[in-house]
Amino acid sequence: MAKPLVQMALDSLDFDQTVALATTVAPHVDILEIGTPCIKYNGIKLLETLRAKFPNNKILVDLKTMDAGFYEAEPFYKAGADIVTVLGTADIGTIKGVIDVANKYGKKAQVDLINVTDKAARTKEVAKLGAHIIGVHTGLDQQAAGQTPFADLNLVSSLNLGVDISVAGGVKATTAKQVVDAGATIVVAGAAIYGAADPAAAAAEISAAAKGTQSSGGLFGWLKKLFS
Ligand SMILES: O=C([C@H](O)CO)[C@H](O)[C@H](O)COP(=O)(O)O
Repeated sequence: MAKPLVQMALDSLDFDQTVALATTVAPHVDILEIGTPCIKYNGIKLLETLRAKFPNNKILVDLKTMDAGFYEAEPFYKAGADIVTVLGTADIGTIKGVIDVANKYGKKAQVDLINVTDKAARTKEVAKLGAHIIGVHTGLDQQAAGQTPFADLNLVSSLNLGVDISVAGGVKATTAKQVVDAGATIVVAGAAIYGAADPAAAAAEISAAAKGTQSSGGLFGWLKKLFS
């Protein structure tokens, strides 16, 4: 089985801070995600900048599209996005639009299950439509209310639909392996990386945990072990 991919969610609003954080973290992750607040605030120029600076990382633009799927997503695929997200609560025509435009550019569409009531039914429906990735997602506001993505992950994973499953919602080094064991093929971490004292070390630690590779964690890991 292929190793899972690790994705870092860039959720700052500040353009330069986002580029600086991406520079620090890019060597340790597979996918750079431009988070929803970040892309809304900074626009497509940020995608163009990251695309030019990070040719070896995939880039996900978290548009969370709710209408006009093809029309809204197309410029982002054109500008180099590898994955664009569409809301699972959107009209099926909107979801199909993003899948169609992803296919037009040889890229991927991710359907985000945030706030979808019948997650099993919608997952089956969009998988049949050709969705490339299902996003199991406990949003920041839901996390603040104490929710986690694990039950939803088990549900989606148990459907065995053969599509990639991305998991986001407070994932950290201590839970990265748990989400992979439960069926995630893409592990997303935002706050656990950008909120760490050493984001590069935190990203490396999460990657090692998700992929099951050995990592001393460098100086950060050594200090952590010493004081734990
Ligand atoms: O998608 C996200 C959120 O809805 C804001 O757009 C976050 O990027 C995602 O939840 C990952 O961040 P963490 O939950 O902090 O790991």
